[in-house]
Amino acid sequence: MLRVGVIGTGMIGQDHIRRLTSVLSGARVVAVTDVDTTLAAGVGAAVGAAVHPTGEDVIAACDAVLVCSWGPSHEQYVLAAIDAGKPVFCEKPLATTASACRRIVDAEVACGRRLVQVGFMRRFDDAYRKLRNEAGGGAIGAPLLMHCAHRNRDVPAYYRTEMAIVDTAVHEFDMVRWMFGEDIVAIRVLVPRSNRNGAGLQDPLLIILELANGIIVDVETSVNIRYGYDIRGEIVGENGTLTLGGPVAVDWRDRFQAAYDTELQEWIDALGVSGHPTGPSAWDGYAATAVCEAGVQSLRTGSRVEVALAERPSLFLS
Ligand SMILES: NC(=O)c1ccc[n+]([C@@H]2O[C@H](COP(=O)([O-])OP(=O)(O)OC[C@H]3O[C@@H](n4cnc5c(N)ncnc54)[C@H](O)[C@@H]3O)[C@@H](O)[C@H]2O)c1
Ligand SMILES: O[C@H]1[C@H](O)[C@@H](O)[C@H](O)[C@@H](O)[C@H]1O
Repeated sequence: MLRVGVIGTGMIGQDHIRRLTSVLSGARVVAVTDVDTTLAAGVGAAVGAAVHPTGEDVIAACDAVLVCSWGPSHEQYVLAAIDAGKPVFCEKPLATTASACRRIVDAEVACGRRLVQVGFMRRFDDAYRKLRNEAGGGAIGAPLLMHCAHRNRDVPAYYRTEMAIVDTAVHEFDMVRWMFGEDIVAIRVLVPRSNRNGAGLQDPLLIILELANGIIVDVETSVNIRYGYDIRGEIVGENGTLTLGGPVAVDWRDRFQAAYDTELQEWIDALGVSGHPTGPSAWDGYAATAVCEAGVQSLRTGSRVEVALAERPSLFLS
């Protein structure tokens, strides 16, 4: 039985604790922490997990770690887990800057084995997996374009315009790299007329991604669209199109519930088999954050911005 520690017991931390405790097999939650100590105490007591004062204490008390705290704290905890030689599943983003992600990549390379997985759950969603199999199987000839929409009914009061890139569209940045096996080489962010539900946000955004092999992807983010949580995708190929299935949902928990289950079950199973995660890597986390940085620059300047990645270490080549 894998003894899991959870750092950050907010929305997704609680959702993952629920699935580890009542849905999945092979793991149990033994340690939790949160800077909100009252929250951590309640969540820990409900599942019989020890409540620790710091993330580092949680890492010491478990076999593998889930980092579900706010993005700016991810680097510290992921580095501490690598330092302790423990597998760590980090919710997106891996870290909030490309240079912080590079420090994580470098630490993993120095350690010599894969320990980090990033929470890009779309790779585990049945509809996305079907789309990828069909596109990769040549059903529509060579893919040329992809249209994506990422619509949230609403967002919390602390949500800022850049978060449509770094918090929301970051899922599409990872998804298209995985879908087509190509890096994103340039990004341009366009700012349409604003939705008045957005209380001052620039919403929606229209993001144009250029892939290394010439495929172009457009991503609409609308984060105050009221009618529901709607994730769309359509690949245009030489001989036809493929459309992503999936219902309009209430929110991300509802739409991706099964994908989160599969993501963490496969993580538990991979650790049981080899001790190493097989899902999205620290390199994938770095590549997505590099696109986010370029996207924020494009939002500010209105220009097309190229994405420059470092050379990929051999640890991440397979
Ligand atoms: N994969 C997905 O679809 C998905 C969905 C939601 C959230 N997320 C990611 O998960 C993370 C958490 O998001 P959330 O919606 O649960 O937010 P949240 O605010 O509900 O929960 C985060 C919790 O982390 C705690 N925290 C913050 N800094 C901490 C620190 N340094 N040490 C310990 N605890 C700390 C907060 O007190 C809070 O309880 C974010 O990185 C977010 O982007 C991913
Ligand atoms: O943190 C959430 C989460 O990542 C969701 O999957 C996404 O749809 C939201 O826009 C984002 O705010």
